[in-house]
Amino acid sequence: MLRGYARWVVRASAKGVTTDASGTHGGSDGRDHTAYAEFMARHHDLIIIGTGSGNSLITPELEGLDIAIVEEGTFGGTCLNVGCIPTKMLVLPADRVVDAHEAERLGVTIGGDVTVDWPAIRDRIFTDRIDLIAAGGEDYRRGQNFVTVYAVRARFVGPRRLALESGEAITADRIVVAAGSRADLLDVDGLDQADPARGVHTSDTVMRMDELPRRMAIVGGGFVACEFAHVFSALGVEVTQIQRSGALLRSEEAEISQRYTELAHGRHDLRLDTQVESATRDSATGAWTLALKGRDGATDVEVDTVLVAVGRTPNGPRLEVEAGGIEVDEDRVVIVDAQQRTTAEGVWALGDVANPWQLKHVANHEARVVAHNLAVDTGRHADADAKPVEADHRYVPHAVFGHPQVAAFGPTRAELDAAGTDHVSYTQSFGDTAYGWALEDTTGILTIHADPATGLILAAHCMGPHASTLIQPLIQAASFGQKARDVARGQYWIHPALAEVVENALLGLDLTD
Ligand SMILES: Cc1cc2nc3c(=O)[nH]c(=O)nc-3n(C[C@H](O)[C@H](O)[C@H](O)COP(=O)(O)OP(=O)(O)OC[C@H]3O[C@@H](n4cnc5c(N)ncnc54)[C@H](O)[C@@H]3O)c2cc1C
Ligand SMILES: NC(=O)c1ccc[n+]([C@@H]2O[C@H](COP(=O)([O-])OP(=O)(O)OC[C@H]3O[C@@H](n4cnc5c(N)ncnc54)[C@H](O)[C@@H]3O)[C@@H](O)[C@H]2O)c1
Repeated sequence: MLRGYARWVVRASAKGVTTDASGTHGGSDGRDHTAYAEFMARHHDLIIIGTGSGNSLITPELEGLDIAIVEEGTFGGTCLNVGCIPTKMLVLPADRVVDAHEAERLGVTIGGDVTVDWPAIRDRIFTDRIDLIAAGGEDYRRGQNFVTVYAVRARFVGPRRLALESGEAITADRIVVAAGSRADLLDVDGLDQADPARGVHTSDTVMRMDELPRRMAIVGGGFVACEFAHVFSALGVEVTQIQRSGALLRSEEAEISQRYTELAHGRHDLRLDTQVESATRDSATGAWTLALKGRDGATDVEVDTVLVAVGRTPNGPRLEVEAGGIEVDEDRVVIVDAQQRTTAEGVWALGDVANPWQLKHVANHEARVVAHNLAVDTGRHADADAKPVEADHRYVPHAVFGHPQVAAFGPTRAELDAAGTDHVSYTQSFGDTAYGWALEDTTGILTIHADPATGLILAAHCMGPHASTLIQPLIQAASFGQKARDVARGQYWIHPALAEVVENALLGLDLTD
């Protein structure tokens, strides 16, 4: 009854008060209708907050529900617009530059200097591909008569009740929070907010720079910082990477973190155990002087551009989820159960806002779980007996597309030791396999940890060419409970392919079973 009334009020008010997705607000009579609109909420069957992984929730089974999608930024979210996809499209040309420089080692001389056309690279990524996909995705949703797109920021003001920045209010029977995370900045004057016009970037803006700077400081030593340090140093920028702790990619297997750090030292200026104390901009030249404090005492570095890449914060608190009865943990991650249900009735959450991994394949998996569970909950699942499903976070892998690539899943040796987990380990060098000879590889390694009694694979940690692909059969083996020996000897391994690194590592494990 209330629902019908709310819908009627909105239809009636639509003539005078904005109720669509345009982001404008206020009535045609010039009065502020915010309070009125907040009281007279438009009701939907389902509201999805965030169009990254949230957009994929609208499966055919949910079509026909009255669905609202709320998005304050660019349609398609982080991965498409400013994350996985454009970064990897940038890594490829960077890899090509490194390959060209390393070709000489293989007896190939590529004539002349290797040159880089930054606008061409950037426009191939964004103008020719990403921006078209984002716009097409939004048009598609706007064209579906059962979907309402609100292109504004939302915040919770009560259980399953949102206030929109436009002044409107919306409510729903069910809500999915898929609001992602955002880049952290530094607690240093000048670097406490992104300011691309003055050369201060996060990953959100750095890929769209007008031109490549001559000198760039990259603050951080995690995934984002390492991938961009590879990209920009390969493309010819003088990179200074400033890392607070003593190694890059510190959460990786210790040997990989250490090797990666040594290799990075050889490629660009790397300052470890170092913090930015202050940042000063010369208004005449636009150059930044960063005062650093670290291992080498106090030093200054002068750069044209600063990229801050020191982690990402989930967007739950900014969405004021607690007003909707949705609890967050001490890391500000929305608390969900195995079915991705939050602590509020009728509210699910997924992706960066609700898990500690902040990875797209995890968000995608959770979106599939939520889509299924919504279909069951709304009675729309094709199988009337279908039950809710749970997310599987047992073997979450990741890859860092730096140079070389790093890929891993499962605990490190130190974590296994700390937990007292019985394990055997074997490390296979790429260089000791036939394809490793072809690659003239001297740094690639794959370490596998396995349970000696059961022969099951516990973890794998890899650094080297194609690490992100190479590790996949091990993720598969762990996920399906296949034993190391069976995987090694129960199938052919193409000779002399790089996958023999995996075969040899499996055979090297000292297993009782
Ligand atoms: C530079 C970079 C590279 C990456 N590379 C990889 C990679 O190679 N592989 C990988 O697996 N992962 C990668 N990631 C991580 C990956 O992009 C994220 O894990 C993934 O995109 C998260 O998806 P999501 O759906 O949870 O959130 P998002 O895609 O961020 O979607 C959330 C959406 O919600 C919107 N929103 C937030 N708050 C509100 C609000 N209050 N009102 C309305 N709308 C709101 C946001 O505008 C956003 O569009 C990378 C991330 C970055 C930054
Ligand atoms: N290939 C991928 O899958 C990929 C790529 C990019 C990002 N991501 C996701 O995005 C998330 C965020 O990435 P990120 O690299 O920003 O965060 P991160 O948490 O991986 O790394 C943050 C880094 O910044 C350093 N740091 C923190 N404060 C600092 C300071 N004041 N000065 C100097 N260094 C400081 C930390 O020591 C750490 O090395 C990742 O956790 C990842 O899940 C994934």
